[in-house]
Amino acid sequence: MSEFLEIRPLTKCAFAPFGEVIEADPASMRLINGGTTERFHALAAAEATGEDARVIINLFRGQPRAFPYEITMMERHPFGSQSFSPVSGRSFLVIVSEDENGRPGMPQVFLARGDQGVNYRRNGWHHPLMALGQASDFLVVDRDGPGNNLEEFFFETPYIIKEPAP
Ligand SMILES: NC(=O)N[C@@H](O)C(=O)O
Ligand code: NI
Repeated sequence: MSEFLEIRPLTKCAFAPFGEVIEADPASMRLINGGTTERFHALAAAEATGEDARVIINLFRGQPRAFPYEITMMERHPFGSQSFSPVSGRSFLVIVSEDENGRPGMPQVFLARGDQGVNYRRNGWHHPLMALGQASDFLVVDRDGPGNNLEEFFFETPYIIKEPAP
């Protein structure tokens, strides 16, 4: 029997076990450029490990997911972090799990606002990009280089998410 998962608002505190929230946090703000620019400094750090690894910047155009949605799998990237920052200004879903002896635990679902991004720390279980409503672009910073940087796990029984409230 599939289990329905609740959707919680994305906050720095709730997401802390999984990585960082990329948002205009006043605590990180420095005025630069003669006071004309607010720099929200070092919100997250990209990680790329392994010989000849490099951090790359990508654009992902995600198609919207249909609901109710079955979470059948999770993935992780053993050699690097991966961040998603919306450039279309739309909300999206962030789905992560704690690691339980090499497999993902029960997924936790967060609704990110259109002005929030996330940085999944290296080797953290997450679901592939979950755009909402219409095709949405995301700036993605992650790792390129030799080796297989993708590990997938498929659940015996999928979890289900209902349509997020607008
Ligand atoms: N495969 C890929 O580049 N994207 C996934 O890692 C994802 O998290 O969306
Ligand atoms: Ni990924």
